[in-house]
Amino acid sequence: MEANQRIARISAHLQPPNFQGEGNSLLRRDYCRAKGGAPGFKVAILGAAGGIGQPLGLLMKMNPLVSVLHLYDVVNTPGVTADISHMDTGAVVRGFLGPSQLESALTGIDLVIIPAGVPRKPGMTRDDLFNINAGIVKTLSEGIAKCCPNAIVNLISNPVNSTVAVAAEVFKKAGTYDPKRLFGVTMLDVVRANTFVAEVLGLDPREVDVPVVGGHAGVTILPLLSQVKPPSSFTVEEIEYLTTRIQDGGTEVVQAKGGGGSATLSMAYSAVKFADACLRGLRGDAGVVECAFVASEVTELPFFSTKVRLGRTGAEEIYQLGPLNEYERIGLEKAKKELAESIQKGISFIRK
Ligand SMILES: NC(=O)c1ccc[n+]([C@@H]2O[C@H](COP(=O)([O-])OP(=O)(O)OC[C@H]3O[C@@H](n4cnc5c(N)ncnc54)[C@H](O)[C@@H]3O)[C@@H](O)[C@H]2O)c1
Ligand SMILES: O=C(O)C[C@H](O)C(=O)O
Repeated sequence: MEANQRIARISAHLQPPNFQGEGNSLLRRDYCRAKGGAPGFKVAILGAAGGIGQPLGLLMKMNPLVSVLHLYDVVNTPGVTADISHMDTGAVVRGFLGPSQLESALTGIDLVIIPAGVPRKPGMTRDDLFNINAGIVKTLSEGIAKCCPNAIVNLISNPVNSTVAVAAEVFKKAGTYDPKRLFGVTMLDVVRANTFVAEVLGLDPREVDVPVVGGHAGVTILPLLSQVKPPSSFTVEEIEYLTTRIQDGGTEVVQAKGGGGSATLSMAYSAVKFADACLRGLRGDAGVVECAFVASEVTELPFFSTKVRLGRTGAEEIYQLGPLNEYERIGLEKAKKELAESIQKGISFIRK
């Protein structure tokens, strides 16, 4: 081989081989014998180059239930894809950049995880993100309705209490809405609750299970401390401290990051915990139960977060709230009042 041919071949290698963008002269099949990854599910992350998206991509690449991982964003996916694709785990990684590649990113996908959108800065509420993020979620949901209408959707973009309604309305308009397949991810509230309650009780957080119901913002986040497992009792002061800390967990991180965004690492961990539960449900595992913000008849509201049993068709059973104490009943009324407005805001955004 001529020296210049060898150099051309080596420099071609320097381009990201798994990237689906224009100008990619190197295709995997030119150099690789592999036909693909292990059997498993096809997962897409929309917003994959962001603060949550990157560690989420890393962790999903490590998940043995994933055979194909699509990384979509409007910026920086070539680099993120090249980087993650070098991990020697089973999933095959492909990158997609910009709106022209959204449909390719979504075609054939079983589970879509959406952390696309702007995060809070100190002094902002999640609702302050609505104007930008509702538009992003609308566009991405239209893509899902067109390209993978049967996919399970895990929606992370804030304000979750409104963006889930936005996605549901887009799917209804497209005639593809399946309420069992759309989930607002509230897992981070459960993860925080388990951690903070374990600290108070002096237990390993992995042994603690705290149901957190309602929604994902301030007073709509309602930890049910009377239902903690293992059964535990708390003083009035402990209940006040824990409820406030769990409800303000997001703000605690936003303030600590001082303008550098909101929770990303604990969120990626939580997103993977929930996505893995969805995939185990899809696989047919029995007894997969997690809290999520779903279409629900548990209260008079159209969406509400409670424990949900995940199965082959998504949310197969939605659990009732169980017995609440007086403190939780008062909290529930406050949560429902704010949730009703947030949900309506999402519905009106599409029906306007
Ligand atoms: N549900 C939860 O518990 C929870 C927890 C933490 C953060 N969040 C929310 O998740 C979102 C993302 O947070 P982050 O810290 O990763 O933000 P980030 O700014 O670091 O990343 C967001 C990514 O979304 C991308 N993006 C923007 N518009 C897009 C579009 N139209 N299509 C695809 N990608 C697009 C950006 O390019 C960026 O890479 C925020 O709305 C945040 O409030 C939710
Ligand atoms: O607080 C935020 O804005 C991000 C997220 O919803 C969180 O709970 O950490």
